[in-house]
Amino acid sequence: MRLVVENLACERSGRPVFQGVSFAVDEGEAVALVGRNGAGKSTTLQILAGLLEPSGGSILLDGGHDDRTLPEQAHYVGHRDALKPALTPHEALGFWQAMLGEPAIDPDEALDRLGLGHAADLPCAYLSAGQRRRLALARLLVSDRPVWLLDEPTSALDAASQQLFAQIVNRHLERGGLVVAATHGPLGVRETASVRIGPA
Ligand SMILES: Nc1ncnc2c1ncn2[C@@H]1O[C@H](COP(=O)(O)OP(=O)(O)OP(=O)(O)O)[C@@H](O)[C@H]1O
Repeated sequence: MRLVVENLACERSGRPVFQGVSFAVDEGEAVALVGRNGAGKSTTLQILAGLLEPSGGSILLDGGHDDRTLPEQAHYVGHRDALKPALTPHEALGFWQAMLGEPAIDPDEALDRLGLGHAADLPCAYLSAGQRRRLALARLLVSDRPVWLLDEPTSALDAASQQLFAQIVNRHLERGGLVVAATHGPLGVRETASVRIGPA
């Protein structure tokens, strides 16, 4: 599988955000989108996730399911955690698993892996910022999708959680997945190439 982005351009509210963004990611590889605040890293991920239309360029996922779009084969974890405050982590992961399809591991097992087993039945409103982030990342484990689009995935994570995150991503890469992540710091993940969005 290979994701190829060529000459991507984007406008928001009629103003150009970036142009000429090109990169390719093979299975087993991660790409870190880097660049200044406002350069368009989140925007690039949102385009890949099918949430925004580019104003130019092309995106091709080669070797995936022919009958599914890229967004249908991708997990998108934005920098907002997309959790309903009244749902418990267990309920939230059950919802995501049913909605995303291709069930992988059980919600309870995913919560245990992310160190959230003790909080499985608390309302999400009670979770700390790092716990919310870990829950958002647990979504990656409950549904099997080859392309992971991650926006500042390690924000709010403590050192141990960052290591756990790196292990989860490395395992995904070993299994032939691919990752595109917007980041301001090192991801701690193997095989990471950097792609700069906007000026240095
Ligand atoms: N809904 C919107 N309407 C218009 N412009 C927007 C909208 N959302 C973002 N922008 C603009 O698009 C540009 C790119 O934003 P984006 O969030 O992609 O940057 P980023 O590189 O992820 O930044 P950061 O490092 O601060 O997270 C910014 O100039 C931002 O103001």
